[in-house]
Amino acid sequence: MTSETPRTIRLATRQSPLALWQANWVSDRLTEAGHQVELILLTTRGDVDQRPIDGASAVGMFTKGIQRSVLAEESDVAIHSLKDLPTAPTPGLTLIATPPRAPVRDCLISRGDKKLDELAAGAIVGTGSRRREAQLRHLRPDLEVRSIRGNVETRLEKLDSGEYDAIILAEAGLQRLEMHTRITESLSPEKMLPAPGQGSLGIEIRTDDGFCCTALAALNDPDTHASVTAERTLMLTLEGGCLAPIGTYGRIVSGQLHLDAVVVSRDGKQRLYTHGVAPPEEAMTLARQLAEELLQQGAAEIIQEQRD
Ligand SMILES: NCc1[nH]cc(CCC(=O)O)c1CC(=O)O
Repeated sequence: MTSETPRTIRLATRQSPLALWQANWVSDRLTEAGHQVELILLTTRGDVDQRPIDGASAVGMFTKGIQRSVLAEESDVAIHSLKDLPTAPTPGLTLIATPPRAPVRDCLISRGDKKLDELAAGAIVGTGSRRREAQLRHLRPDLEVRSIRGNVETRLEKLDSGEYDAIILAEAGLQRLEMHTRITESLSPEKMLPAPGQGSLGIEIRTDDGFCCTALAALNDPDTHASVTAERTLMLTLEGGCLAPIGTYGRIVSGQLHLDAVVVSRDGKQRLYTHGVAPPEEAMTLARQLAEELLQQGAAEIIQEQRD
């Protein structure tokens, strides 16, 4: 079969409602373009293992199983939430497209509709992310941060059952699942910087698959691509990994790429911040510059502290 022979494109996805929404979105775009599409539903280690996300074993826990299926040619396209996809490249696969981004922010969902500033001292806030934990502690050291796992629906159920007073989630997931009415407060980037790639999809294909390269490249959004390239390069340069307390937000304003980044100690006491602007085609250079600035401010010690 030559690379240009039309064939059914097999999309590999997890089965959470959010993952299925994302896979169906890709499927609809390909179908509109005249392609035949089939969904391959997979279960990853991250779906099965409900222990708190911790340590090196968590890297790629939602994405490796999907990638393996594509590499084994049991499917053709891996569809991820980009923020779950490790920044280090995977041999044999190419990140071919990052489609238009959903809202990038994190948000607070609380019982009794209390904003972050209004939560009582000692209120229990659920998050599984060290990035969110650190930034939360920086803003409100008097709150009690507790681990939470499970997909978006499960976390909302745990909030509603009274196990937590509030939780923090990505706005993107809530919007896609049409649950954005649950949002109590959208957290501005000044309060909380999102994870690299948050709100974006990451679409991977086999590097040598010319047919899928053409079909899927059409779904790429250049502004999103420049923004997330900067965010992921910053993360990679800081050797952060998905557990690092690093928040970063790239966006295009009047044709220029703006990039913000923080590194925050787990107790929230130290917060290193930097910001820069460059043309979008210099996304990687800008990201490396900002990473360098954070390292000069002492980022390596804070990131190392998290690994211990
Ligand atoms: N596995 C966590 C995860 N991965 C992607 C999203 C939300 C969608 C996104 O940020 O793209 C979530 C849930 C959350 O953080 O609330």
